[in-house]
Amino acid sequence: MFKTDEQADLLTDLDQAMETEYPIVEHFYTIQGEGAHTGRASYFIRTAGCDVNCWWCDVKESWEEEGHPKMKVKDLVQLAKESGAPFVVITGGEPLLHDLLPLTLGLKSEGLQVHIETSGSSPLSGQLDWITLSPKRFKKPTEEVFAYVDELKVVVLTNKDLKWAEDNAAKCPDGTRLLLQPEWDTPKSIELIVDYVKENPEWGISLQTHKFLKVP
Ligand SMILES: C[S@@+](CC[C@H](N)C(=O)[O-])C[C@H]1O[C@@H](n2cnc3c(N)ncnc32)[C@H](O)[C@@H]1O
Ligand SMILES: Nc1nc2[nH]cc(C(=O)O)c2c(=O)[nH]1
Ligand code: SF4
Ligand SMILES: [Mg+2]
Repeated sequence: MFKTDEQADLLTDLDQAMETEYPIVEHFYTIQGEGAHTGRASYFIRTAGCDVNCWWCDVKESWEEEGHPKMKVKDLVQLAKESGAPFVVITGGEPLLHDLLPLTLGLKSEGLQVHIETSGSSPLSGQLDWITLSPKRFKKPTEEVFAYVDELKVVVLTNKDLKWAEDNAAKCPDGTRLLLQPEWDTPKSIELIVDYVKENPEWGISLQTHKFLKVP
């Protein structure tokens, strides 16, 4: 759990948080397809804007903030609440390009658990119940994020990414879930990961199951 109590004190007025706006690519009720919470119903909020530019990114349409409508926290909270989802996943784009305190305060005020998918390359913000860090060499994570990581999920294309995964794992707290995820369009990475996990059983495999299930 990442708590920013000092920040929370500054934003005591929940009404103010509810009026805050974020550029949103899409929001949808679906099944968490990846990582430790795979298979669980969850509401996704995808913020616009990313400055990491992974060449293999599967949501390049999220990179530019411009052209995406702004939505108020109160409307996002209501949609998530009405969906019946037990938790919300904030993703992007790179969600940490935005101050997530107002959005997470709003969601938590309605009893929703809040998860984040992040590259960790911008400062951590918000009240978060589960942090999935997917570090990228293109723009490295900040050193401060590692202390709060619940799950490390590294996208693998080649052997170089396995070394990158180990380097990042060394900075995470004991007990962090360690997962390797094949890059979707690089089938040979699967063989690499399977062999690696058999040799290094502290690691597990994360697949993008929503792409098999054909859900968003
Ligand atoms: C689209 S990113 C958005 C959140 C954040 N920018 C990040 O990279 O963690 C969501 C997740 O999808 C992963 N991802 C993106 N493109 C992928 C691909 N082509 N194959 C496998 N995983 C991918 C990312 O590493 C990340 O874990
Ligand atoms: N179903 C589903 N699960 C996901 N897990 C992480 C996703 C993401 O794009 O952050 C994602 C996504 O886009 N859809
Ligand atoms: S950091 Fe995330 S959203 Fe940004 S380019 Fe990489 S995978 Fe895509
Ligand atoms: Mg995705």
